[in-house]
Amino acid sequence: MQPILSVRGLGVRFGALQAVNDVSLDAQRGKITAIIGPNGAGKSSLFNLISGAIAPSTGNVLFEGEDVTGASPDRMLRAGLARSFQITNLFFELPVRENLRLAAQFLEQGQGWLRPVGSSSSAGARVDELIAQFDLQAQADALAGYLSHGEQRRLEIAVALAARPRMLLLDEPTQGMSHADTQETEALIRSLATEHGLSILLVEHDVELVMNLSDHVVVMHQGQKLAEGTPAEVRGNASVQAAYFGEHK
Ligand SMILES: Nc1ncnc2c1ncn2[C@@H]1O[C@H](COP(=O)(O)OP(=O)(O)OP(=O)(O)O)[C@@H](O)[C@H]1O
Repeated sequence: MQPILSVRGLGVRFGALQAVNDVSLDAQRGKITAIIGPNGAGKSSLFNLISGAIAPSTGNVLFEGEDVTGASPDRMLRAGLARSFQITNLFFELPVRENLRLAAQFLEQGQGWLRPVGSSSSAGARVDELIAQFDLQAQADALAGYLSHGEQRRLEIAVALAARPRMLLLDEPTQGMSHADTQETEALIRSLATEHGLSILLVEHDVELVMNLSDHVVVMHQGQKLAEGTPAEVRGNASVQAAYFGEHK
């Protein structure tokens, strides 16, 4: 099957440091692909290259065959690729509902943000759908800034999905979460792929979470792709154990 996302020969250099070196990987449609690796392996840099936050020195990123290397968040979203950073897409001084409405109106408006809030009924329907799907009914009229950390992370994912992307890039979706919130987020991410057919690429520190959740795991080490495969294949790989599990367990 044709991958939904293909990364080819991606690399970036920060001064003398080759933070990401000639990395290629594919993410399959409707599957969960995870990038893991020890501290400093280049995971965040690779994620930033894929999501367009930093421009690569080499290589390219193809989404459904379209070259989106270094594209702006707007262009990526219009192509069907959304990204969720760590609570950076929220307006803390606006209610949950308005955060979702602004995001849902994105595709309907020429330039995104200029139409008055509340002027689109299809965006309103999408907002109601997201509030139910993400279990935010009780918080719908609260200011986003007053939500708990776990609720903010959930809202952040809902905001990323408001424009109905086909793929979601997630940067450490459970960072800073309690055990209970982590488990809820794990179930949520799984259901987005299995029930809603969303393709997901995530960077995550929590190895157990990745092993439980992912269909395909890419292991980074010293800026390069060290191994990839199913969670079981990666777990059984001797060089992965030496480079990664050896350092952490
Ligand atoms: N903007 C930057 N300028 C200079 N060096 C950078 C920059 N971003 C990252 N680096 C360096 O690149 C290397 C890879 O960092 P990166 O954050 O991508 O790794 P990581 O695997 O995400 O690490 P961690 O798990 O600790 O977050 C590190 O040595 C880091 O110090």
